[in-house]
Amino acid sequence: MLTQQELKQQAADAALKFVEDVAAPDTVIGVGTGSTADLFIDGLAAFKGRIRGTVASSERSAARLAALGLPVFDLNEVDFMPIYVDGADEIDSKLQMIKGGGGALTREKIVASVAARFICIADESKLVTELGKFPLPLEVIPMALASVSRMVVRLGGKPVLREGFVTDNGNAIIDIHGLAIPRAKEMETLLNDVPGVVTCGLFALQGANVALLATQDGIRRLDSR
Ligand SMILES: O=C[C@H](O)[C@H](O)[C@H](O)COP(=O)(O)O
Repeated sequence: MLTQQELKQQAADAALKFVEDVAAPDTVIGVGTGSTADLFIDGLAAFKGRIRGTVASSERSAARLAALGLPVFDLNEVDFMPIYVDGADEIDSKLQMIKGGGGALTREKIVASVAARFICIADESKLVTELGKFPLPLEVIPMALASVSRMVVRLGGKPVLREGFVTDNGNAIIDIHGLAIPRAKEMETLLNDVPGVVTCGLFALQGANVALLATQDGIRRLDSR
């Protein structure tokens, strides 16, 4: 029986095969954030010298990449990335996701938007039939915490401030508990339109292109249709 850590490692290793396919002196790889992304970063070290470098979705990932000697570029210096590799807190069969458990959702969404393909790596426990059991993170500008919280209550969710947490962009995180999300794209648009919300952790309008889900029997690959 493989542990969750071993499953995450298996998913990270599977994503490295995608790096192998695109590795070239001018290739820049988009890199996500979280415990699964950390394992991917560690494996990416083997590509040092074979790729131009990386763009990171958080200060935490940037520091890990730099410590391994991998060049980390500012996104403004990069206009194309063949792949962005990141984990998820939940993913459904349409490859729509909830992300932001680590608070990096905004930068993740930005970096992913520049990449040609989003490769999601996770263990199979992240696969759900309907998104919403995992509390949905919102990155919120601090002056709007009360007004955004009232809006969340009107939508039927319970807003919980992530105490003491500050995002890489200097903002706060509100986690929405108990929100049913039958239509993720509509919910993403609605929440992103609330004044003071920088972005919500739904990645539905632009979901993953490929999911590499580690199971006890090997990698289960899902492709977007
Ligand atoms: O902000 C964090 C990210 O969205 C992560 O990708 C997500 O929380 C999954 O992290 P992990 O791989 O640690 O489960």
